[in-house]
Amino acid sequence: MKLKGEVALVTGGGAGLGRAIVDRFVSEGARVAVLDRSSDGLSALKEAHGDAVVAVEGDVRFLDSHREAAAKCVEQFGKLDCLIPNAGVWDYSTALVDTPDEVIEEAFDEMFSVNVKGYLLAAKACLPALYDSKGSITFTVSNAGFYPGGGGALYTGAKHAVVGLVKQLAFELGPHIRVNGIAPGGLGGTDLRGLKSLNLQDTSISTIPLADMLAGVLPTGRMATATESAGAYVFFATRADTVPLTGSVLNFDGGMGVRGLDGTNRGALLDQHFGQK
Ligand SMILES: NC(=O)c1ccc[n+]([C@@H]2O[C@H](COP(=O)([O-])OP(=O)(O)OC[C@H]3O[C@@H](n4cnc5c(N)ncnc54)[C@H](O)[C@@H]3O)[C@@H](O)[C@H]2O)c1
Repeated sequence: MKLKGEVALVTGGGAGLGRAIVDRFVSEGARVAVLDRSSDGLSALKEAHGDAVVAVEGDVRFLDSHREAAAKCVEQFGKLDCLIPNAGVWDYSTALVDTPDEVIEEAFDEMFSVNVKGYLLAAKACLPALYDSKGSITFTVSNAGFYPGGGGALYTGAKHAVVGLVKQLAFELGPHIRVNGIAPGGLGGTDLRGLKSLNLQDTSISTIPLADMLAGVLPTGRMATATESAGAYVFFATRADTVPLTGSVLNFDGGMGVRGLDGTNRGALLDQHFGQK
């Protein structure tokens, strides 16, 4: 058990990657508070984990939701060691030219209020508890925090802004609080939704053949699942092994940044040389 006695707070822990992080943290001995807007997602969590989880229903766009989550976490578990701002929405790679004039201002505000403001407010509300515990923050970024094409301009812009938050807050909060990010690539087993302002709120990423799209271009040969991506968060939450770790973002995306010009999996050459034994 790598996180015995540790306490985390995860936003968006009711589904997808956030849920996988909660499941893994609990199995590693942590207790976890979760802020999510989905009452169904929170009920499922309570059913699975009982008293190891505190569920807070709220919207990450509002400071009061984060204050309530931080307060309930400390009230129930006595402290907060690790904050994981993670709740997010996608723009389904909507191109700028396809974004209607009538909704672009609202779409920008919606994207940045969930994916950026929701992260900043989480950090703000948790500062006192994280200061007390000498804790850490691990933001969920995305391949879109580094490369184009993982979203449209709204999502890519927002995820690049999160990389800025990691750097600025690591600078501002040290030596008391360590601040880092993890940038997953496309993930299996999530339900990422679109912007309401683009009428994509009921569209789920699970309807897109992401695994097929990524299999031919990733050096790892396949997309990872949310469950397979949770271990990086465990490592970032450990204390003994992360003493020098702050201000960094881990590319945890199957090698998207080293896939080359034609996207071909060059490891096939190894099969030719060494595969027939
Ligand atoms: N799914 C992917 O392929 C992928 C890839 C890279 C990065 N990410 C990032 O991972 C994070 C989690 O995404 P996911 O795919 O697990 O999505 P998901 O939709 O499966 O889970 C997100 C959770 O956040 C909650 N949520 C959304 N908006 C909220 C709000 N305003 N207030 C409170 N809760 C809210 C939802 O109810 C849901 O439970 C996001 O930041 C996303 O950008 C996802």
